[in-house]
Amino acid sequence: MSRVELRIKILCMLDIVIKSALIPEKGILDIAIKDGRITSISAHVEEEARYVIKANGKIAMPSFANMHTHISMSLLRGIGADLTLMDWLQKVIWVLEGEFVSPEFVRDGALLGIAESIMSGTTLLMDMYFFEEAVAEVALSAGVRVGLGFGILDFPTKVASTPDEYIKRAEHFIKTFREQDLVFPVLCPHATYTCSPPTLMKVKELAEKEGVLIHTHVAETKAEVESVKEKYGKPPVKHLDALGFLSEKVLMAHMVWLDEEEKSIVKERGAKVLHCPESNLKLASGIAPVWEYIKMGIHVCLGTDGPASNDNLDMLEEMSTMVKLQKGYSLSAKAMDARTAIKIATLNGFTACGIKAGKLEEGYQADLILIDPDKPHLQPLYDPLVQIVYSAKSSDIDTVICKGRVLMEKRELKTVDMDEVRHIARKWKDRITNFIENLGLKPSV
Ligand SMILES: CSC[C@H]1O[C@@H](n2cnc3c(O)ncnc32)[C@H](O)[C@@H]1O
Ligand SMILES: [Zn+2]
Repeated sequence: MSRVELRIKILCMLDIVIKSALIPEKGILDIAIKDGRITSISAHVEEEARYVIKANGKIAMPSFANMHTHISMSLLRGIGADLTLMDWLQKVIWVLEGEFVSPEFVRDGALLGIAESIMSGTTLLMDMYFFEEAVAEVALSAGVRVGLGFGILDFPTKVASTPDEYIKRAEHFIKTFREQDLVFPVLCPHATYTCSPPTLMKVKELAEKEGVLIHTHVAETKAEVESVKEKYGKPPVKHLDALGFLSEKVLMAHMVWLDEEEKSIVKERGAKVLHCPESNLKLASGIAPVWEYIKMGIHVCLGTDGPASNDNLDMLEEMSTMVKLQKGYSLSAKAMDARTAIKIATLNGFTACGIKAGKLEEGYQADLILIDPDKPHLQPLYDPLVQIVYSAKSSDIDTVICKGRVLMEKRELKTVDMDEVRHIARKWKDRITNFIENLGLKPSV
Protein backbone atom coordinates (compact mmCIF):
# COMPACT_ATOMS: atom_id res chain seq x y z
CA MET A 1 0.00 0.00 0.00
CA SER A 2 1.39 3.41 -0.98
CA ARG A 3 1.70 6.25 1.56
CA VAL A 4 -1.15 8.09 -0.17
CA GLU A 5 -3.38 5.00 0.00
CA LEU A 6 -2.49 4.54 3.65
CA ARG A 7 -3.40 8.16 4.43
CA ILE A 8 -6.73 7.80 2.64
CA LYS A 9 -7.40 4.56 4.52
CA ILE A 10 -6.69 6.24 7.87
CA LEU A 11 -8.83 9.26 6.95
CA CYS A 12 -11.74 7.00 6.04
CA MET A 13 -11.49 4.90 9.19
CA LEU A 14 -14.26 5.10 11.75
CA ASP A 15 -13.38 6.76 15.04
CA ILE A 16 -15.16 4.21 17.24
CA VAL A 17 -17.05 0.97 16.75
CA ILE A 18 -19.13 -0.35 19.63
CA LYS A 19 -19.53 -4.08 19.11
CA SER A 20 -22.57 -6.09 20.21
CA ALA A 21 -24.50 -3.51 22.20
CA LEU A 22 -28.04 -4.29 23.31
CA ILE A 23 -30.13 -1.49 21.83
CA PRO A 24 -33.57 -1.66 23.47
CA GLU A 25 -36.32 -2.58 21.01
CA LYS A 26 -33.73 -3.18 18.24
CA GLY A 27 -31.53 -6.03 19.47
CA ILE A 28 -27.80 -6.74 19.65
CA LEU A 29 -26.09 -4.43 17.15
CA ASP A 30 -22.84 -2.62 16.32
CA ILE A 31 -22.68 1.18 16.46
CA ALA A 32 -20.28 3.06 14.16
CA ILE A 33 -19.12 6.56 15.11
CA LYS A 34 -17.24 9.12 13.05
CA ASP A 35 -16.70 12.88 13.44
CA GLY A 36 -18.84 12.95 16.57
CA ARG A 37 -21.88 11.35 14.94
CA ILE A 38 -23.44 7.91 14.71
CA THR A 39 -22.81 6.87 11.12
CA SER A 40 -24.50 3.48 11.21
CA ILE A 41 -26.16 0.93 13.44
CA SER A 42 -26.16 -2.57 12.02
CA ALA A 43 -25.76 -6.27 12.76
CA HIS A 44 -22.11 -6.13 11.80
CA VAL A 45 -20.00 -3.04 11.07
CA GLU A 46 -17.32 -4.14 8.60
CA GLU A 47 -15.24 -0.97 8.47
CA GLU A 48 -12.09 -0.58 10.50
CA ALA A 49 -12.06 1.79 13.47
CA ARG A 50 -9.37 3.55 15.45
CA TYR A 51 -11.02 2.39 18.67
CA VAL A 52 -13.19 -0.65 19.38
CA ILE A 53 -15.42 -1.04 22.43
CA LYS A 54 -16.65 -4.57 23.07
CA ALA A 55 -20.05 -3.99 24.63
CA ASN A 56 -20.85 -7.71 25.01
CA GLY A 57 -24.56 -7.13 25.52
CA LYS A 58 -24.29 -3.97 27.60
CA ILE A 59 -27.37 -1.79 27.10
CA ALA A 60 -26.77 1.25 24.87
CA MET A 61 -28.96 4.31 25.30
CA PRO A 62 -28.64 8.08 24.77
CA SER A 63 -26.80 9.97 27.51
CA PHE A 64 -28.71 12.31 29.82
CA ALA A 65 -29.34 16.05 29.43
CA ASN A 66 -29.39 17.67 32.89
CA MET A 67 -31.39 20.74 31.98
CA HIS A 68 -31.26 22.75 35.18
CA THR A 69 -28.32 22.95 37.53
CA HIS A 70 -25.84 25.16 39.33
CA ILE A 71 -22.95 22.75 38.98
CA SER A 72 -20.41 24.58 41.13
CA MET A 73 -22.73 24.32 44.14
CA SER A 74 -21.39 20.76 44.47
CA LEU A 75 -18.95 22.36 46.95
CA LEU A 76 -21.96 23.28 49.15
CA ARG A 77 -23.54 19.82 49.05
CA GLY A 78 -25.00 18.75 52.37
CA ILE A 79 -25.12 22.23 53.90
CA GLY A 80 -28.44 23.79 54.94
CA ALA A 81 -30.62 20.69 54.90
CA ASP A 82 -34.23 20.75 56.17
CA LEU A 83 -35.01 24.33 55.13
CA THR A 84 -37.54 25.72 52.67
CA LEU A 85 -36.28 27.53 49.57
CA MET A 86 -36.27 31.12 50.87
CA ASP A 87 -34.71 30.19 54.24
CA TRP A 88 -32.18 27.99 52.48
CA LEU A 89 -31.23 30.79 50.04
CA GLN A 90 -31.33 33.75 52.42
CA LYS A 91 -30.00 32.22 55.66
CA VAL A 92 -27.43 29.80 54.23
CA ILE A 93 -26.66 29.75 50.52
CA TRP A 94 -26.44 33.45 49.69
CA VAL A 95 -24.32 33.97 52.83
CA LEU A 96 -21.90 31.25 51.72
CA GLU A 97 -21.88 32.43 48.12
CA GLY A 98 -21.16 35.98 49.34
CA GLU A 99 -18.13 34.66 51.19
CA PHE A 100 -16.76 32.02 48.84
CA VAL A 101 -17.86 32.44 45.22
CA SER A 102 -14.85 33.28 43.05
CA PRO A 103 -13.45 31.98 39.75
CA GLU A 104 -11.51 29.37 41.79
CA PHE A 105 -14.65 28.20 43.65
CA VAL A 106 -16.65 27.99 40.41
CA ARG A 107 -13.91 26.14 38.56
CA ASP A 108 -13.32 23.64 41.36
CA GLY A 109 -17.03 23.06 41.94
CA ALA A 110 -17.53 22.55 38.21
CA LEU A 111 -14.78 19.94 38.11
CA LEU A 112 -16.30 18.00 41.00
CA GLY A 113 -19.80 18.31 39.52
CA ILE A 114 -18.74 17.38 36.00
CA ALA A 115 -16.88 14.30 37.29
CA GLU A 116 -20.08 13.23 39.06
CA SER A 117 -22.16 14.03 35.97
CA ILE A 118 -20.01 11.95 33.62
CA MET A 119 -20.01 9.06 36.09
CA SER A 120 -23.80 9.15 36.12
CA GLY A 121 -24.18 9.31 32.33
CA THR A 122 -24.81 13.01 31.63
CA THR A 123 -23.20 14.71 28.62
CA LEU A 124 -25.23 17.95 28.51
CA LEU A 125 -25.67 20.37 31.42
CA MET A 126 -27.69 23.59 31.44
CA ASP A 127 -25.96 25.70 34.09
CA MET A 128 -26.76 29.02 35.76
CA TYR A 129 -24.19 30.61 38.07
CA PHE A 130 -21.45 33.19 38.43
CA PHE A 131 -18.01 33.33 36.70
CA GLU A 132 -19.22 30.91 34.03
CA GLU A 133 -15.95 31.25 32.10
CA ALA A 134 -14.54 28.91 34.73
CA VAL A 135 -17.25 26.31 34.03
CA ALA A 136 -16.59 26.63 30.29
CA GLU A 137 -12.90 25.94 30.82
CA VAL A 138 -13.62 22.75 32.80
CA ALA A 139 -16.35 21.56 30.42
CA LEU A 140 -14.09 21.98 27.39
CA SER A 141 -11.30 20.00 28.97
CA ALA A 142 -13.66 17.31 30.34
CA GLY A 143 -15.46 17.07 26.98
CA VAL A 144 -19.07 17.63 28.07
CA ARG A 145 -21.64 19.94 26.49
CA VAL A 146 -22.79 22.91 28.56
CA GLY A 147 -25.33 25.69 28.13
CA LEU A 148 -23.91 28.42 30.37
CA GLY A 149 -25.44 31.63 31.64
CA PHE A 150 -24.30 34.28 34.10
CA GLY A 151 -27.00 34.68 36.74
CA ILE A 152 -28.62 38.13 36.50
CA LEU A 153 -30.11 39.72 39.63
CA ASP A 154 -31.35 43.12 40.75
CA PHE A 155 -29.31 43.06 43.95
CA PRO A 156 -25.54 43.46 44.20
CA THR A 157 -23.20 40.51 44.71
CA LYS A 158 -19.45 40.10 44.35
CA VAL A 159 -20.00 39.74 40.61
CA ALA A 160 -21.85 42.99 39.83
CA SER A 161 -23.55 45.93 41.52
CA THR A 162 -26.41 46.80 39.16
CA PRO A 163 -28.61 44.84 36.74
CA ASP A 164 -26.91 46.67 33.85
CA GLU A 165 -23.52 45.48 35.08
CA TYR A 166 -24.73 41.86 35.25
CA ILE A 167 -26.17 42.16 31.76
CA LYS A 168 -22.90 43.61 30.44
CA ARG A 169 -21.00 40.63 31.86
CA ALA A 170 -23.53 38.25 30.36
CA GLU A 171 -23.20 39.98 26.97
CA HIS A 172 -19.42 39.75 27.08
CA PHE A 173 -19.74 36.05 27.96
CA ILE A 174 -22.03 35.46 24.96
CA LYS A 175 -19.58 37.16 22.61
CA THR A 176 -16.63 35.18 23.99
CA PHE A 177 -18.21 31.73 23.92
CA ARG A 178 -20.56 31.87 20.96
CA GLU A 179 -18.26 29.95 18.63
CA GLN A 180 -17.11 27.29 21.09
CA ASP A 181 -17.70 23.69 20.17
CA LEU A 182 -19.21 22.16 23.30
CA VAL A 183 -20.13 25.39 25.09
CA PHE A 184 -23.11 27.54 24.16
CA PRO A 185 -24.06 30.73 26.01
CA VAL A 186 -27.56 31.43 27.29
CA LEU A 187 -29.05 34.28 29.36
CA CYS A 188 -30.09 33.65 32.96
CA PRO A 189 -32.28 36.16 34.77
CA HIS A 190 -32.61 34.46 38.16
CA ALA A 191 -36.40 34.78 38.75
CA THR A 192 -39.35 37.20 38.76
CA TYR A 193 -38.80 37.81 42.50
CA THR A 194 -35.16 38.85 41.98
CA CYS A 195 -35.40 40.62 38.58
CA SER A 196 -37.59 43.68 37.99
CA PRO A 197 -39.61 44.07 34.76
CA PRO A 198 -37.02 46.47 33.23
CA THR A 199 -34.24 43.93 33.92
CA LEU A 200 -36.29 41.11 32.39
CA MET A 201 -37.04 43.18 29.30
CA LYS A 202 -33.38 44.10 28.80
CA VAL A 203 -32.53 40.39 29.00
CA LYS A 204 -35.26 39.55 26.49
CA GLU A 205 -33.99 42.22 24.07
CA LEU A 206 -30.42 40.96 24.35
CA ALA A 207 -31.51 37.33 23.91
CA GLU A 208 -33.33 38.27 20.70
CA LYS A 209 -30.39 40.31 19.40
CA GLU A 210 -27.90 37.51 20.11
CA GLY A 211 -30.22 34.61 19.26
CA VAL A 212 -29.67 32.78 22.56
CA LEU A 213 -31.94 30.85 24.91
CA ILE A 214 -33.21 32.30 28.21
CA HIS A 215 -33.01 30.07 31.30
CA THR A 216 -34.78 31.16 34.49
CA HIS A 217 -36.55 29.97 37.69
CA VAL A 218 -40.37 30.24 37.68
CA ALA A 219 -43.16 29.38 40.15
CA GLU A 220 -40.99 27.22 42.38
CA THR A 221 -42.92 27.74 45.65
CA LYS A 222 -46.35 28.87 46.77
CA ALA A 223 -44.68 31.70 48.71
CA GLU A 224 -43.00 32.95 45.51
CA VAL A 225 -46.33 33.00 43.67
CA GLU A 226 -47.96 34.96 46.50
CA SER A 227 -45.14 37.51 46.66
CA VAL A 228 -45.14 38.06 42.87
CA LYS A 229 -48.95 38.44 42.93
CA GLU A 230 -48.65 41.00 45.71
CA LYS A 231 -45.97 42.98 43.88
CA TYR A 232 -47.25 42.81 40.29
CA GLY A 233 -50.89 41.81 40.64
CA LYS A 234 -50.32 38.55 38.73
CA PRO A 235 -48.70 35.15 39.34
CA PRO A 236 -45.25 34.63 37.73
CA VAL A 237 -46.23 33.11 34.35
CA LYS A 238 -49.00 35.69 33.74
CA HIS A 239 -46.61 38.43 34.84
CA LEU A 240 -43.96 37.23 32.35
CA ASP A 241 -46.55 36.88 29.61
CA ALA A 242 -47.91 40.38 30.20
CA LEU A 243 -44.34 41.67 29.73
CA GLY A 244 -44.13 39.81 26.39
CA PHE A 245 -41.26 37.76 27.80
CA LEU A 246 -42.39 34.24 26.88
CA SER A 247 -41.47 32.36 23.70
CA GLU A 248 -40.18 28.96 22.60
CA LYS A 249 -36.68 30.24 23.47
CA VAL A 250 -37.52 30.48 27.18
CA LEU A 251 -36.65 27.55 29.48
CA MET A 252 -38.40 27.74 32.86
CA ALA A 253 -37.13 25.69 35.80
CA HIS A 254 -39.52 24.26 38.40
CA MET A 255 -43.02 25.41 37.30
CA VAL A 256 -44.62 23.77 40.34
CA TRP A 257 -47.45 26.25 41.05
CA LEU A 258 -49.33 27.30 37.88
CA ASP A 259 -53.03 28.04 37.58
CA GLU A 260 -55.00 26.58 34.64
CA GLU A 261 -54.70 29.75 32.54
CA GLU A 262 -50.95 29.83 33.08
CA LYS A 263 -50.60 26.24 31.84
CA SER A 264 -52.38 27.22 28.60
CA ILE A 265 -50.15 30.30 28.24
CA VAL A 266 -47.02 28.13 28.48
CA LYS A 267 -48.40 25.78 25.83
CA GLU A 268 -49.37 28.66 23.51
CA ARG A 269 -46.04 30.44 23.79
CA GLY A 270 -44.05 27.21 23.33
CA ALA A 271 -41.94 27.92 26.44
CA LYS A 272 -40.27 24.84 27.93
CA VAL A 273 -40.45 23.37 31.42
CA LEU A 274 -37.32 22.17 33.26
CA HIS A 275 -38.64 19.76 35.89
CA CYS A 276 -36.52 19.26 39.07
CA PRO A 277 -38.52 16.82 41.23
CA GLU A 278 -35.91 15.94 43.87
CA SER A 279 -34.93 19.54 44.65
CA ASN A 280 -38.65 20.45 44.83
CA LEU A 281 -39.15 17.64 47.35
CA LYS A 282 -36.09 18.39 49.46
CA LEU A 283 -36.91 22.10 49.73
CA ALA A 284 -40.57 21.21 50.42
CA SER A 285 -41.62 23.25 47.37
CA GLY A 286 -44.17 20.76 46.01
CA ILE A 287 -44.71 18.49 42.99
CA ALA A 288 -44.97 19.92 39.48
CA PRO A 289 -47.84 18.29 37.53
CA VAL A 290 -45.64 17.47 34.56
CA TRP A 291 -47.72 14.54 33.31
CA GLU A 292 -50.54 17.03 32.80
CA TYR A 293 -48.10 19.37 31.01
CA ILE A 294 -46.99 16.55 28.72
CA LYS A 295 -50.57 15.60 27.87
CA MET A 296 -51.21 19.25 26.97
CA GLY A 297 -48.24 19.12 24.57
CA ILE A 298 -45.86 21.22 26.68
CA HIS A 299 -42.17 20.39 26.17
CA VAL A 300 -40.83 19.03 29.47
CA CYS A 301 -37.14 18.42 30.21
CA LEU A 302 -35.53 17.06 33.38
CA GLY A 303 -32.87 18.56 35.67
CA THR A 304 -31.40 17.93 39.09
CA ASP A 305 -31.10 21.61 40.15
CA GLY A 306 -27.89 22.40 42.05
CA PRO A 307 -26.18 19.64 44.01
CA ALA A 308 -26.82 21.57 47.25
CA SER A 309 -30.60 21.19 47.00
CA ASN A 310 -30.88 17.65 45.65
CA ASP A 311 -28.16 16.59 46.84
CA ASN A 312 -26.66 14.90 43.78
CA LEU A 313 -26.48 15.18 39.99
CA ASP A 314 -27.81 11.69 39.29
CA MET A 315 -30.23 11.78 36.35
CA LEU A 316 -31.14 8.08 36.60
CA GLU A 317 -32.32 8.65 40.14
CA GLU A 318 -34.09 11.88 39.12
CA MET A 319 -35.91 10.03 36.34
CA SER A 320 -37.05 7.30 38.69
CA THR A 321 -38.29 9.86 41.22
CA MET A 322 -40.13 11.78 38.48
CA VAL A 323 -42.08 8.75 37.24
CA LYS A 324 -43.11 7.53 40.68
CA LEU A 325 -44.15 11.01 41.80
CA GLN A 326 -46.40 11.49 38.76
CA LYS A 327 -48.14 8.17 39.40
CA GLY A 328 -48.56 8.90 43.09
CA TYR A 329 -49.62 12.50 42.52
CA SER A 330 -52.25 11.70 39.89
CA LEU A 331 -53.34 8.39 41.47
CA SER A 332 -52.94 6.78 38.08
CA ALA A 333 -50.56 3.93 37.29
CA LYS A 334 -50.77 5.03 33.64
CA ALA A 335 -49.27 8.45 34.43
CA MET A 336 -45.87 8.63 32.81
CA ASP A 337 -44.49 5.35 31.46
CA ALA A 338 -40.77 4.45 31.46
CA ARG A 339 -40.29 5.22 27.76
CA THR A 340 -41.67 8.74 28.15
CA ALA A 341 -39.47 9.27 31.22
CA ILE A 342 -36.34 8.35 29.26
CA LYS A 343 -37.36 10.68 26.42
CA ILE A 344 -37.81 13.56 28.89
CA ALA A 345 -34.39 12.90 30.45
CA THR A 346 -32.56 12.58 27.12
CA LEU A 347 -34.07 13.65 23.77
CA ASN A 348 -36.20 16.52 25.14
CA GLY A 349 -33.19 18.22 26.72
CA PHE A 350 -31.02 18.01 23.62
CA THR A 351 -33.89 19.16 21.39
CA ALA A 352 -34.59 22.18 23.63
CA CYS A 353 -30.98 23.25 22.98
CA GLY A 354 -31.15 22.59 19.23
CA ILE A 355 -28.72 19.66 19.44
CA LYS A 356 -29.44 16.60 17.29
CA ALA A 357 -28.79 14.02 19.99
CA GLY A 358 -30.87 11.89 22.34
CA LYS A 359 -31.61 9.03 19.91
CA LEU A 360 -29.49 6.10 18.85
CA GLU A 361 -30.00 6.59 15.14
CA GLU A 362 -27.81 7.24 12.13
CA GLY A 363 -27.05 10.96 11.80
CA TYR A 364 -27.54 11.72 15.49
CA GLN A 365 -24.69 13.02 17.64
CA ALA A 366 -22.78 10.22 19.39
CA ASP A 367 -23.83 11.12 22.94
CA LEU A 368 -24.52 7.76 24.52
CA ILE A 369 -23.91 5.45 27.46
CA LEU A 370 -23.46 1.72 28.00
CA ILE A 371 -25.13 0.19 31.05
CA ASP A 372 -23.90 -3.11 32.49
CA PRO A 373 -26.94 -5.34 33.03
CA ASP A 374 -24.85 -8.05 34.70
CA LYS A 375 -25.90 -6.96 38.19
CA PRO A 376 -28.31 -8.76 40.53
CA HIS A 377 -30.68 -5.78 40.62
CA LEU A 378 -30.95 -5.79 36.80
CA GLN A 379 -31.57 -9.53 36.43
CA PRO A 380 -33.50 -11.14 34.92
CA LEU A 381 -33.59 -8.53 32.16
CA TYR A 382 -37.04 -8.67 30.52
CA ASP A 383 -37.63 -5.05 29.50
CA PRO A 384 -34.44 -2.95 29.46
CA LEU A 385 -36.21 0.42 29.26
CA VAL A 386 -38.50 -0.30 32.21
CA GLN A 387 -35.60 -1.70 34.20
CA ILE A 388 -33.35 1.28 33.43
CA VAL A 389 -35.99 3.53 35.02
CA TYR A 390 -36.98 1.39 37.99
CA SER A 391 -33.91 -0.74 38.79
CA ALA A 392 -30.68 0.73 37.40
CA LYS A 393 -28.20 2.72 39.49
CA SER A 394 -25.69 5.18 38.11
CA SER A 395 -22.87 2.84 39.20
CA ASP A 396 -24.14 0.43 36.49
CA ILE A 397 -23.09 2.95 33.83
CA ASP A 398 -19.89 1.53 32.36
CA THR A 399 -19.13 3.78 29.40
CA VAL A 400 -19.96 7.39 28.51
CA ILE A 401 -19.39 8.98 25.10
CA CYS A 402 -19.98 12.64 24.26
CA LYS A 403 -19.79 13.85 20.67
CA GLY A 404 -17.83 10.74 19.73
CA ARG A 405 -15.25 11.10 22.52
CA VAL A 406 -14.98 8.44 25.23
CA LEU A 407 -15.24 10.21 28.61
CA MET A 408 -15.52 7.07 30.74
CA GLU A 409 -14.86 3.40 30.03
CA LYS A 410 -15.14 0.51 32.50
CA ARG A 411 -16.04 3.28 35.02
CA GLU A 412 -12.64 4.91 34.55
CA LEU A 413 -12.76 8.64 33.79
CA LYS A 414 -10.65 9.51 30.74
CA THR A 415 -10.73 13.31 30.83
CA VAL A 416 -10.94 14.16 34.53
CA ASP A 417 -8.28 13.41 37.13
CA MET A 418 -10.09 11.88 40.11
CA ASP A 419 -7.15 12.55 42.43
CA GLU A 420 -7.49 16.26 41.66
CA VAL A 421 -11.24 16.05 42.28
CA ARG A 422 -10.69 14.43 45.70
CA HIS A 423 -8.09 17.04 46.60
CA ILE A 424 -10.48 19.86 45.62
CA ALA A 425 -13.32 18.46 47.74
CA ARG A 426 -11.04 18.21 50.79
CA LYS A 427 -9.62 21.72 50.28
CA TRP A 428 -13.07 23.35 50.16
CA LYS A 429 -14.43 21.26 52.99
CA ASP A 430 -11.68 22.66 55.24
CA ARG A 431 -12.23 26.26 54.12
CA ILE A 432 -16.02 26.16 54.34
CA THR A 433 -16.22 24.16 57.57
CA ASN A 434 -14.44 26.91 59.55
CA PHE A 435 -16.84 29.51 58.25
CA ILE A 436 -20.06 27.58 58.86
CA GLU A 437 -18.98 26.56 62.34
CA ASN A 438 -18.74 30.26 63.21
CA LEU A 439 -22.20 30.84 61.73
CA GLY A 440 -23.68 27.91 63.65
CA LEU A 441 -24.52 26.14 60.36
CA LYS A 442 -22.38 23.07 60.87
CA PRO A 443 -23.88 20.12 58.96
CA SER A 444 -24.66 17.17 61.21
CA VAL A 445 -21.70 14.86 60.53
C1 LIG B 1 -27.96 33.94 39.98
S1 LIG B 1 -26.99 32.50 39.87
C2 LIG B 1 -28.02 31.27 40.51
C3 LIG B 1 -28.48 31.55 41.90
O1 LIG B 1 -29.56 30.68 42.11
C4 LIG B 1 -29.46 30.14 43.37
N1 LIG B 1 -30.24 28.92 43.44
C5 LIG B 1 -29.83 27.67 43.54
N2 LIG B 1 -30.87 26.83 43.55
C6 LIG B 1 -31.98 27.59 43.45
C7 LIG B 1 -33.35 27.32 43.40
O2 LIG B 1 -33.83 26.09 43.48
N3 LIG B 1 -34.20 28.34 43.30
C8 LIG B 1 -33.77 29.60 43.24
N4 LIG B 1 -32.46 29.93 43.29
C9 LIG B 1 -31.59 28.93 43.39
C10 LIG B 1 -27.99 29.94 43.57
O3 LIG B 1 -27.65 29.75 44.89
C11 LIG B 1 -27.45 31.23 42.96
O4 LIG B 1 -27.40 32.25 43.89
ZN1 LIG C 1 -32.03 26.36 40.31
